[in-house]
Amino acid sequence: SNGFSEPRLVVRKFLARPQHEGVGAIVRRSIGRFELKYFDPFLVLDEFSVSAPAGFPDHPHRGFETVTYMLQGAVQHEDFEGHKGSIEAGDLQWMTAGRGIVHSEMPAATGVQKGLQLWINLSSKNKMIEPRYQEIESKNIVEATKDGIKVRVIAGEALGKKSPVYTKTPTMYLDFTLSPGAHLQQPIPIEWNAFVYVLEGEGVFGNPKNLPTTAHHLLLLGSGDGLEAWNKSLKPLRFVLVGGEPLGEPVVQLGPFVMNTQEEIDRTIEDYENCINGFEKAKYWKSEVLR
Ligand SMILES: Nc1ccc(F)c(C(=O)c2c[nH]c3ncc(Cl)cc23)c1F
Ligand SMILES: [Fe+3]
Repeated sequence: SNGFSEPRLVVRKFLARPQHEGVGAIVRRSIGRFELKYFDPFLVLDEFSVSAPAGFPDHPHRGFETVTYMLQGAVQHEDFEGHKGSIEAGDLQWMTAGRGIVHSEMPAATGVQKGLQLWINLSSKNKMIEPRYQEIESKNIVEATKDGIKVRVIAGEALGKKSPVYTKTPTMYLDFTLSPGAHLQQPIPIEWNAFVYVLEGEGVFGNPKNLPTTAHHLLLLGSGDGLEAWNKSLKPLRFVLVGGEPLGEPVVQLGPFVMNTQEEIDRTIEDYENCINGFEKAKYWKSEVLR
């Protein structure tokens, strides 16, 4: 057999087109657009591209996690607790917003800042947990190489290497670069939902007879116990493979607030407007960029 009892096939393919987001920023949204509103447990996948003075000034989050992975340039983040820093190319910020974060995410360098931001939903029992950050610099991201395959293990495990990131909602997040001619077989837990997002080059996914897929495309994978991918081109192929355990709970979302019922959303708006229940520090806080 070719290694998997049931290789996952590509069941849907989307081209993520640019749209405006934040203040003057451009994002290619694949998950989160109307054709793919929610892919349990994933709410949003944005491939963002932003140059100063555009950016994502002061805004809140509640009920989920944001995973920012920089591809080029740097983003300066700062929250209402005074937690601040810059996320440089190759760095990862895994932010568990939980009960509430208010922060800004702005370009920290000249030129175009590029990256991916993935929003992962939290289960009802975790939606109101204390916020926390897991931040890993590029040089500390777990990497492995084998047979023309390089993987940066953001979360989960690949080629025998594990990421230290603790994922409240069980998640794998793998950044693969395949040299021309390389062939990947990556196990994926059979109960998980999984997708591929192509960043550079062109790759064949699932069925070896499939046409190649190019950058800015999201491929939804069907059921099975692993992904096969081939680089049949003459250039490197780079893509992320993301998978997560579905939560199977109702989702009621109002922008950056993601809860399970409308009533909880109404209470969240009250909390945010009255600066209570996790939004206390929003009362007197403004980011540097808005001061
Ligand atoms: N609610 C809401 C409304 C508008 C926003 F722009 C945002 C937001 O901050 C982002 C949307 N995608 C992004 N990709 C990258 C980065 Cl660094 C930030 C964002 C947000 F959260
Ligand atoms: Fe944000």
